[in-house]
Amino acid sequence: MQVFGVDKFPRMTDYVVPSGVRIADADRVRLGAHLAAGTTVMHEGFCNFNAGTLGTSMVEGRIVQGVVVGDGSDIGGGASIMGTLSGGGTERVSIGRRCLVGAQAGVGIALGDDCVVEAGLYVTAGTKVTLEDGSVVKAKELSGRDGVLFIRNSTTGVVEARTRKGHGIALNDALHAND
Ligand SMILES: CC(C)(COP(=O)(O)OP(=O)(O)OC[C@H]1O[C@@H](n2cnc3c(N)ncnc32)[C@H](O)[C@@H]1OP(=O)(O)O)[C@@H](O)C(=O)NCCC(=O)NCCSC(=O)CCC(=O)O
Repeated sequence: MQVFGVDKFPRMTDYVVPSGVRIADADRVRLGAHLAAGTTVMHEGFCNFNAGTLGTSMVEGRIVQGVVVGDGSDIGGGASIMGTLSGGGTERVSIGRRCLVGAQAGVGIALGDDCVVEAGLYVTAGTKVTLEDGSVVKAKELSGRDGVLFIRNSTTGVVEARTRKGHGIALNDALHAND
């Protein structure tokens, strides 16, 4: 006998496989997740119940309970999205359209459309962020703002929010042809 898990939620794929979706490791998606057509969840990706994607997405990081990821966004390898179920977090996190959460990055605020979080940078709600005019705000004050690049300046260590022009990232069409 093999026991694959002892949990309150079974794997989603034991009950439903949405069309147009690729899931590399079925254990990583719990029943109650919503994966829109065009979503690919790679081995390191994860999607909890009451969470998911609204369109084409590459998911190599973790989409936690309560988080919605907009069309065209890429959750990079090992990326973390902060939840509110445990740990005391109260900030509602969502990811807009055409965003990139870099590999090993983390997000504790809502991202608007066309945002990028640099690989390895964890933007928590309270992270002090320096804007282009030199002012400093808590990251949660930028919640939902479109077209922001969050980056840790590697020469100063300061977390900066820089304005990004135009549309954000483009996903690889070949990777998302899941039908
Ligand atoms: C922050 C960005 C977006 C920046 O990239 P860009 O292409 O826009 O800019 P760039 O050309 O690299 O850099 C423009 C200029 O800024 C400088 N520059 C770049 N980053 C800097 C930093 N942190 N501090 C100070 N300067 C910096 C560059 O040297 C360059 O300088 P000059 O102008 O002087 O030349 C990137 O570094 C990044 O983090 N991308 C995330 C990619 C990612 O993680 N994808 C997920 C794939 S998932 C995956 O791969 C799986 C991995 C896994 O499973 O673990």
